[in-house]
Amino acid sequence: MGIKLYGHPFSVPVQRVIACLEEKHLEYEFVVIDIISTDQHKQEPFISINPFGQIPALEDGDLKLFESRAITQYLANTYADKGTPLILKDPKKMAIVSVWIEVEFHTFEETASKLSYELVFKPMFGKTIDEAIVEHNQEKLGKILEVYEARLAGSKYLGGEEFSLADLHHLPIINYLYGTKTKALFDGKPNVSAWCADILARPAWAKVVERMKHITEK
Ligand SMILES: N[C@@H](CCC(=O)N[C@@H](CS)C(=O)NCC(=O)O)C(=O)O
Repeated sequence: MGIKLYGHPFSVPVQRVIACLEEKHLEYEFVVIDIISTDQHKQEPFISINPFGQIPALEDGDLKLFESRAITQYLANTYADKGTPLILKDPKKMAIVSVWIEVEFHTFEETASKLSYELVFKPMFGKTIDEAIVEHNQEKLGKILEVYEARLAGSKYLGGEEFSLADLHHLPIINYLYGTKTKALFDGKPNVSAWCADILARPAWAKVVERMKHITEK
């Protein structure tokens, strides 16, 4: 049995895993779990893979995993000889990559996901945007991106000179926010906007966007 990814094309963590599979040039089957109009993710057989009833979930042979960042780290470690490395062998260099993996999870996503919820997902589902939440989180994100701007002044990518999981984990939310007024926050910072342009132009990310369009149109 090969790799099976369970998820929905709109989901940020699902797109994060697909980006990793594409960077690693791995074959996989995408199984759509419709979390929008059904509750199949809260029932068997799905909850045997993720007892929290959330997407993404991944099966690789008899291994069952959930949590997008745990999945990408598993793929990068297990398929080290395929595609883009995404992790580094040198423990000190990898420690820096790990720092920025944590920054994305605990600092960037916390704020960016509130903005993508307000500015992307609420309009998608016909809900009203709360401008006070947008303003508050835009201010917070602006301050976070100032730190990114300084980091990227001396380093091509967040984890060092190589594209790594630290960069990849940011891609889905940045891609969503680039379709909103929040893009101006990125545009105002030359190092950040050059980094965004670089990572969004990766052929593996173009495949994610293409694949998601195709699945959504089905
Ligand atoms: N930390 C998790 C987040 C997973 C998550 O929040 N998934 C959402 C979709 S984006 C979900 O399944 N929501 C349905 C629910 O919670 O019932 C990860 O990175 O995989």
